Amino acid sequence: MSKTNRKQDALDYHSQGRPGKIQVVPTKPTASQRDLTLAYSPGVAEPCLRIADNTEDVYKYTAKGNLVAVISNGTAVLGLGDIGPEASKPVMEGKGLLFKIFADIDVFDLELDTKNIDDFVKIVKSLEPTFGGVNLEDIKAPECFEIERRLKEEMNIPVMHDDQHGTAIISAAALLNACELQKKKMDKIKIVVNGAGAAAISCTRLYVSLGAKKENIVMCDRTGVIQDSRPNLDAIKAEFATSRKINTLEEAMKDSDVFIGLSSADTVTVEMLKSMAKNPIVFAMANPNPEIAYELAISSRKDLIMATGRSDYPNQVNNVLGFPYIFRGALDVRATAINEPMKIAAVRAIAELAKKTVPEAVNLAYNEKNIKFGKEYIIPKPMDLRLLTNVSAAVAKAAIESGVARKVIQDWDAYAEELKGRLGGEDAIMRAITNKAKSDPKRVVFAEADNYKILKAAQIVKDENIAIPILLGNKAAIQQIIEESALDLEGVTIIDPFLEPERMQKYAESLYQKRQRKGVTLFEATKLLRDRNYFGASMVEFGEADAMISGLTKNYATTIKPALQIIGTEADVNRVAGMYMMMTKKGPVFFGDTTVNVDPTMNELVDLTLLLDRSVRKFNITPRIAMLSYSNFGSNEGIIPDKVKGAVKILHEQHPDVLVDGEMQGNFAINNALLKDNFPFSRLADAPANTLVFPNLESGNIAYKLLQELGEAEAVGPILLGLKKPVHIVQLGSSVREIVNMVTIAVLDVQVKQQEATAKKGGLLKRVAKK
Ligand SMILES: NC(=O)C1=CN([C@@H]2O[C@H](COP(=O)(O)OP(=O)(O)OC[C@H]3O[C@@H](n4cnc5c(N)ncnc54)[C@H](OP(=O)(O)O)[C@@H]3O)[C@@H](O)[C@H]2O)C=CC1
Ligand SMILES: CC(=O)C(=O)O
Ligand SMILES: [Mg+2]
Repeated sequence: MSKTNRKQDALDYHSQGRPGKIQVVPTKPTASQRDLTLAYSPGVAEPCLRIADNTEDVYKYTAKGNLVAVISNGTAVLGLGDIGPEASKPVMEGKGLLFKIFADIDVFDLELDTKNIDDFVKIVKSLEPTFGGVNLEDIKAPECFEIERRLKEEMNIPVMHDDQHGTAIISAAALLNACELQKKKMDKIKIVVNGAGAAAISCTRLYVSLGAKKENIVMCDRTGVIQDSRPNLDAIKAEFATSRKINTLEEAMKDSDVFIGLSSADTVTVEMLKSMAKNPIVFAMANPNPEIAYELAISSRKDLIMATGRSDYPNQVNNVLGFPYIFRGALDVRATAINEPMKIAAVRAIAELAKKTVPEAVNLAYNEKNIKFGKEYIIPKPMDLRLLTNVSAAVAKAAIESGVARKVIQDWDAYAEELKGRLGGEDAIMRAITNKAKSDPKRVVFAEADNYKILKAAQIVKDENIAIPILLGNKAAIQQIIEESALDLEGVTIIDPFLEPERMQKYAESLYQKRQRKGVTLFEATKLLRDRNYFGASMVEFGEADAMISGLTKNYATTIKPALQIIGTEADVNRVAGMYMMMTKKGPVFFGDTTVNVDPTMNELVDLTLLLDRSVRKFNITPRIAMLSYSNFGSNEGIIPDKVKGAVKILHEQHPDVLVDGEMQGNFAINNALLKDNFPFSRLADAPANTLVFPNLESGNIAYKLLQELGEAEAVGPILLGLKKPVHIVQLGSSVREIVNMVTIAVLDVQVKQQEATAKKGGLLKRVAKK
């Protein structure tokens, strides 16, 4: 995709729907008159009076304890410089979004129109009653140092300038690990720091407190090497001024062990990297573009460890790994500050986490089979959910031990559980699946390519490298939509079945072979092939595409039929079913069957459950299956509860490895406290179900559609289960996002099927070899 298009996508992302990236959401019921009298006048007077009596009660009755102010004046926005407070707002909203998704912290972003230090300090100080903490962001040096120092002195809540300390903490953790891998000692390494601003100064200070020697450090700014002989040197830069007689970054780089870039893009050359000592460490952290491009750096020499601030390369050294978790820990013990012991605790926790075995979910999220501590994995990945539990707990502990906590945590196991509970994971699984898809994109044929939404989705999956789209339809019609909508699908294969007589003939003969005893003549098969759903499914069957997406413009039954006739069901299943992945606030919940089997018998219900069990596992999730009805374990009799009860019995007897129970009502499946209180014997009593099997299509279909329409969950699906090869059918009128999600699922489906086939082949070969 062209750069212009990518830029447009970023603009659309921010402007479409409700402008911006965040909103305020009430946390209490507001449905009735009673609710409103409690929420506002007169009820609200009661907490007001309590707080008036005891100020600390503000933490009990308001959101203060979980509310952080992200404050900037827009004077050093990323590496874009002084672009003003309004222009900094997207970044500050972005920080708010990251605080929320990674640590469940609520944020108000405040962009202040002042460069005056006194005014800035006065405004922020006056906000103390509102917030539990203050995250200063993108304020330029040297003003940021005084602003932060004064606010820390004068405020009784944690204040942290993220560009200074967040960056220092993460890069220090990365540096400790990189030194270990490159067999270098902190007290011996020669460090060149490019940049002498907020981030660079604080990072360097922290490296010194971790053992680096000031005499081994050379710092550069726009003028070049900061020498102690430089006239009018300010006190902060003077801290790292060198007595060495060198002037340029190029000279400084020669024989150095470590390069730290916190300046601006493209300030370092390949020659400079080549001149560094053996096994060098290069952290080019300027955003959005590093001091030297990743590819250029790694092509310069084999022995280097390279990191950037970007998410699209290995070793992302970015303060996103720190600020959410540091504030989480500080807020949870109501710390009055973020002090040195808390920062060091965060450094150690982050560094240690990188050495622990990486959970499968992280491998999945980053397209990798086996992420391991090493040159391309020196610090944890931002999507590693363990950051929250490990780093926040370490910071909270250090706050308690260093005496700045106003609340003590006694039960650390309970705290770890509380932290885990904060990870809603609504989007986490889709992010993980997308990354997995990207690791090995597959050819997906779009049967309805003469449609704008399909083409836009094709462009997105191509641009994101999720899939290699193949477009089916009239070339002129498709090209006209591409041009009119300024889409970029250059290089994408377009196939017009009517211009492919040989292929059409080949597919028709194959269809005829399969259907000749079901009343289909060769003439009829040829006629059927004019339907692009038949043509696309045949491409998949013949291995000319890996998966097919269709259904946007036709009803489900019409679209599924060609797939069933041409591709057929998996041998051991003989049944297809539709599953939805519902992205709820409590994590993903799988619903089945929602689209295919109208009124399954007891045995069919057993088959469907086994199919669901197998399919949920493909997402690296262990299914906990509740079989639903309007009855709980025999509390009501009737055709439906009896059928479900019978299916559960068969499953318990014949498939003890499947974690399933029922029959039960929907609320008992999801609310496991309720289940445990009333039916402690249930196999699901220790945790909520994540997979719901409905007794018939009606109930499954109604349930997911209501949930979706009421805005309680995003529905991803219907994921078609049981076909030999992946064909996925989007719902009539799906959105572009829904189509993209389905393509992503289709690619994952292909990958899993291919892995299963390889494993099966391996097993067979082994058996043959044994014989
Ligand atoms: N990866 C991460 O997590 C983070 C990355 N950063 C990045 O670090 C950079 C600096 O941010 P921050 O410290 O907040 O900003 P500041 O404005 O406080 O500091 C910028 C510093 O960079 C120096 N500089 C700019 N251009 C050059 C150049 N061509 N050669 C040498 N020095 C240069 C400036 O020199 P002078 O003093 O002469 O003006 C100044 O010292 C930005 O790109 C930012 O995106 C920041 C925080 C976190
Ligand atoms: C990451 C960050 O905070 C910055 O680049 O400014
Ligand atoms: Mg910043």
